[in-house]
Amino acid sequence: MKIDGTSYRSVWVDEKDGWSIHIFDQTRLPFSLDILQLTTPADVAHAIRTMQVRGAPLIGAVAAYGLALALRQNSSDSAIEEQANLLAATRPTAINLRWAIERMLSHLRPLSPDQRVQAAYAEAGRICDEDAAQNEAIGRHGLSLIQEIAKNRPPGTRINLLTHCNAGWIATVDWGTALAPIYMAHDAGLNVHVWVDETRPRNQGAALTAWELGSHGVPHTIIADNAGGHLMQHGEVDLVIVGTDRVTRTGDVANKIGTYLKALAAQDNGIPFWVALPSTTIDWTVADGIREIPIEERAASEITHVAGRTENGILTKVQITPDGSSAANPAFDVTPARLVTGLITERGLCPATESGLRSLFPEQ
Ligand SMILES: CSC[C@@H](O)[C@@H](O)C(=O)COP(=O)(O)O
Repeated sequence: MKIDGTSYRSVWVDEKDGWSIHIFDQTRLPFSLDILQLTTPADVAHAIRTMQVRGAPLIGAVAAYGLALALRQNSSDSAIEEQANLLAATRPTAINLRWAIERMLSHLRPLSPDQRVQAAYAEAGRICDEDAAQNEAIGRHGLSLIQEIAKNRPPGTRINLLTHCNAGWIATVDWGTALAPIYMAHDAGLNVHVWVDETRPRNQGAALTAWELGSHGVPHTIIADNAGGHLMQHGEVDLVIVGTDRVTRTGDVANKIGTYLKALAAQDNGIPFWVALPSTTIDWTVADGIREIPIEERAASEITHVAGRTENGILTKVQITPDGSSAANPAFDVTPARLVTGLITERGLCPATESGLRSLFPEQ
């Protein structure tokens, strides 16, 4: 996607040295567009753990390069397994991380140590290219849902979408998942407007989704997380589209905390609730999302403090809770498949059911 007319992906290899990795520091957005250079697997693990990079597909892609960086230091059998375990432990909920590491390992294990570095960069590059292509395809399939709404309205009528967290291009290698159909609808001239959940505690909606949409010229309004149900009751939401960190083979959806409440409100108001995902986000080994998907518990300080910019332009954190109050911070929740209208994948739309997913991915 473009920033000020220049095309970027969310991760890339340094053009000059040919091996170090660049990412945007998402903890500094929307106030500052800082590019970080990662040169060691420890840099990559730190970037994932501290959410300098985040979003299920991007975490996987960056971890793949993390393994390539690790192999430059030591390409032995034992080192590769050790570094893979360290990277896999950085965040527990998004399945793309484990998927990307497994894919890298199965590609690299059969090779001799001296072949591994080059092969690792090539495979990580393929993971990135495939992610970008899959998300573009998700955009095309999801666009049909928005076009369907537009078809039944007088031309030019505003179509109101609601999204939670950030599932845009900055959460993937390119395009995004939930935002890809929205970008395509906007580019196709449809009058789309997006209600952006601020997404406490890390405010990925207010900081990242709003920044992305604004950069692309998509009309949007940031709302408090608790406002969505009210807007739905008053006919102000036509369609909800969210991303996901892991989908079970039965269609349960793990996503940023608060997604479940949006799905409940959408069902109560008869509003379609769609989930956009590349197939790398499907966990075919899991059937019951509520019981089986590990939910990341993050630091209490993400609840007790908020980050922002002062009037003097300084990025800082301020405390918003009483001294001594404890805080709990489950970072994700699981929306049961029965609340999900359907899934938008790179191979098309399907119901959030095992048979729906298998109809699109029969090889599984
Ligand atoms: C395309 S990313 C989909 C999800 O990963 C996204 O909505 C989300 O929940 C991200 O969580 P985060 O904790 O910011 O990594």
